[in-house]
Amino acid sequence: MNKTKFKSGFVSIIGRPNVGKSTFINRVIGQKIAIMSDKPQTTRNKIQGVYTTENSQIIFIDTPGIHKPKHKLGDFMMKVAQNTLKEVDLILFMINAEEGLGRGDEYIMERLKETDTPVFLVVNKIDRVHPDDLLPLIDQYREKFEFQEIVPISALQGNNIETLLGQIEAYLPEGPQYYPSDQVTDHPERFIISELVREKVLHLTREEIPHSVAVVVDSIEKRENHAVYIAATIVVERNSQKGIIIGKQGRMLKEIGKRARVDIENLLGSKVFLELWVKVQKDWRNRLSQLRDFGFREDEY
Ligand SMILES: Nc1nc2c(ncn2[C@@H]2O[C@H](COP(=O)(O)OP(=O)(O)OP(=O)(O)O)[C@@H](O)[C@H]2O)c(=O)[nH]1
Repeated sequence: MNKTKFKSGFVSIIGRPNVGKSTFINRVIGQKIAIMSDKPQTTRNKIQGVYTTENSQIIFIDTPGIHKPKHKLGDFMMKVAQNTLKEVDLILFMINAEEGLGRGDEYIMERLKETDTPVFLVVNKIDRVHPDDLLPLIDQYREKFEFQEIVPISALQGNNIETLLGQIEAYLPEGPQYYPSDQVTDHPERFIISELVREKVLHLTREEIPHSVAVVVDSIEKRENHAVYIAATIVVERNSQKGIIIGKQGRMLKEIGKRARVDIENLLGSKVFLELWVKVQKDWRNRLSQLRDFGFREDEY
């Protein structure tokens, strides 16, 4: 039999905060690996999702939202995003069909002009707009940038995802299978666990806790009864935030722990005991050395 040559490559997803990048990755990979939240800027690290078929392997890189930096963490995110764009085989520029072209998108397209990497325009959340409004919207973007392909999708409902994957595959170079077929992410469990806890904090506290909250997994221990014991610390900037996270008689922290534990049990496939602590560390976002402590490492990029 004449076997087609295997294709593989790295694909970076960029877009304004909240356009649905994590939802898309999770939909494709079918497992909860990228944090999802309706608060902007929750994705801070490079998260890889690996999608393998018989003929190809796509390695997704979920870059932090590109935006004008306001503090050191913002600076750092920008640098990571821009370096990533030059190294990948393809860029998916994801937009929110409902919001339309804004200054944030224009800023990103300016950055995209600085690379030679091919770019697809992925129009997400089409379930939220009338089909008649789609073409005029797309035209606005096409006037500003030359996209290799334009693909409307709904990451949430799963529309057109297969088409997009097929088009991505067509753009990948011939290459090796970098990861085993059953591997969906190369991030250590520790990172995924901390993101799952962070997601619960953001969801449950709504507007009260800013995205600057960090979660550090202090220990993961597998004991003889096969249960996994995890201790993690939620790091906030102010005492008032600590109070909110702990809640009345510790109820909020308990709820955060309960929900995170369910997700972590699904992830690890074993019983989990999760112990959560809350710590105040003032102004941590502006201290790069501390960012490094929290696992943000510039030299990896
Ligand atoms: N209606 C609709 N909502 C969507 C779709 N895709 C994502 N969302 C919602 O949009 C919100 C943001 O989605 P995320 O996947 O967290 O967005 P993100 O781009 O990863 O956000 P950051 O991590 O902040 O950069 C969530 O509430 C999603 O449920 C879609 O296709 N349709």
